[in-house]
Formats: sequence, structure tokens, C-alpha cells
Amino acid sequence: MERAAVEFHEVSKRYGQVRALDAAGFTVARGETVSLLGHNGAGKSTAVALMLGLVRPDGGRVGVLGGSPARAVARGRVGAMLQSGGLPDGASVRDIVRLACGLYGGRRRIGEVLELAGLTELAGRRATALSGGQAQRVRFAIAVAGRPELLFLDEPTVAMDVEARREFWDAVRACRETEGTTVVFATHYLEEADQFADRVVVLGHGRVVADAAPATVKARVGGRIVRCVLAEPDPQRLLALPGVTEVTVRAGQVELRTDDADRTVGALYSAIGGVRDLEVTGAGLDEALILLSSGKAA
Ligand SMILES: Nc1ncnc2c1ncn2[C@@H]1O[C@H](COP(=O)(O)OP(=O)(O)OP(=O)(O)O)[C@@H](O)[C@H]1O
Repeated sequence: MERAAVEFHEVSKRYGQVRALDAAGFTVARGETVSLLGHNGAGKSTAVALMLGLVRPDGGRVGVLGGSPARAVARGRVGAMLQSGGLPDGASVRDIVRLACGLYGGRRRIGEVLELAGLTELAGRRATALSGGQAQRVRFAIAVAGRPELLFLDEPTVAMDVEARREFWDAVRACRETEGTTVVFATHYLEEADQFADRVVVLGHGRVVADAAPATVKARVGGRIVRCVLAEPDPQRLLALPGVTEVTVRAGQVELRTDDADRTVGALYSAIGGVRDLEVTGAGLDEALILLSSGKAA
């Protein structure tokens, strides 16, 4: 059996003047769950489209399950849940799942797919009468109906609330654990990557800016934010406090990025004084992505 599920070698893709991917490289091992992270326009969907053979690279090579993406897809070895793609009007959830199971020659039973996607109770509902999160679960059902070896999920939880997200990831986990499915998912949420991925590949402006275990990425962008109000903040003195790596001052409001919040807070009181409205928070996850994408993380 081939070792890598996905091989992405120095892949470039342009749309006119836009360089969507720029010599991006990573591999996904069989059975691994990998998250593609990055903000809007980073190149995540383009990477997924290339891995599905929906678009061709201008440079580099994309390999899927030991051959071309088109070959793997044609053999029904790949399932995908994409951002776009409507559901047929007038059809019930069961009709849609029956159709998907039929297309794959009955590799899974309809009831099994409904159960896996958490749709048993909604089987009789018209697809047009579903909430955004429920419709996503139908797309997931279609993606897993052929018992794929490799599953691509492009921002799968966008329309879902917290509970729906939890249920969704439980279903993905069930596929992974019972069948060893390889999963590649694109997301904006570092949290989601942290909870469900073995490894994250962070894209920024079409390039791979980090490729590591979630814990490693978090450590690179870790640290805390200390916010407070000071009567006369002096950015130079604040930057010299222990642990502080960055200082922002706006109208007396001070924001310090620090890798040692305890010592920073201690020094704020002992060396600066007059501290009001102090709060300490984790560095924002969105901010973390921006830092990585801009190459400013350590
Ligand atoms: N069909 C297309 N025609 C022209 N430009 C495109 C096309 N598809 C993507 N792009 C551009 O390529 C770049 C990468 O887009 P892509 O959709 O891959 O990013 P993304 O990381 O998936 O973004 P998002 O999180 O918003 O979905 C963007 O600048 C986008 O505008």
C-alpha cells in the first residue's frame, strides 16, 4: 500500500494575475488528519481543488493515493465536502443519501450513512427545509457514502453552532477511528485544527508558512496579552519590562504581548504603578494566524 495519501510538490497555481499557490509543498500520510489553515484568500480551497483534480497546477506535482488526483477520484477512493454545491430541490434527505449510496455501488447502507452523519431523524425532511448546519451534514453524508479512503472537507463547520460542530467532528472521528480514513480539512479556526488534526499546514499568500503538530504551532504563536490603563504610558519603558515582546498604546489603553505574563504583571505594578483595569488573556487565535502568515511569529 502506498505510504502517502497526498503529495504536494512545489505546487503553483495562478488565476490571471493572482498567485493562489506559490511553490507550496507538504505531504499527508495515510491515516493522518491534517488541517489546512489560513485566512481568506490564503490558498486553502485552491489546494483542495488541486487535490481533487478540479484544477491543474501551473507548476509542481500533486499526487493522491499513489496516482493522479483524477484517477483516485474516478475510482471512488476520495470523498469531498466543498464550500459550494447546492442540494437538489424537492428531494428528501433520504433520497439524496440513497442516490449517493447508489453512485458508489452500495459500499455503505443508506441507514448507516444517515446514522453516521446524524441525519436519521431528518431523513424525511426536504433538503430545502434544512438549516445551514443540517445541510452541511447532508454534504458530509454524500462525501462518506462511498467509504472513501481519503476525505477532503473545505471549511465544513462554517454554518454550524457549537453543538452542531461537536456532533460533526464526532462523525468525522468515527470514520477515522473505524476505517482509518485520511482526513484533510481546511479551516479558519486554529481551535478546530488543535482539537482534530494531527498536523497543521498553515498557508499564507499561497506559501506554506508552518507545517507542524498543532501544539508546536500554538507554541510559536503562544504568549499572552496583558491589557491595562495607565495615566502616562511610556512605550519604551513598557517594552523593557520582563517578558514583553510588543507594545501597543492607544489613548492611555495599553496592550502588551508577553511570553511571561506573571513577571510582566508583577513589574507593571512594581516598576510602573498607577495600573487600572488590568486583564490577561491568551493571544487571539485569529491574531496567531495573521502572525504566522505574515512571517512575524518566532
Ligand atoms: N476561480 C478563480 N478565479 C480567480 N481567482 C481565484 C479563483 N479561485 C481563487 N482565486 C483567488 O486565489 C486566491 C486563493 O483563493 P482560495 O479560495 O484558494 O483561498 P482560501 O484560503 O480558500 O480562502 P477562503 O478562506 O476565503 O475560502 C484568492 O486571492 C482568490 O481570490
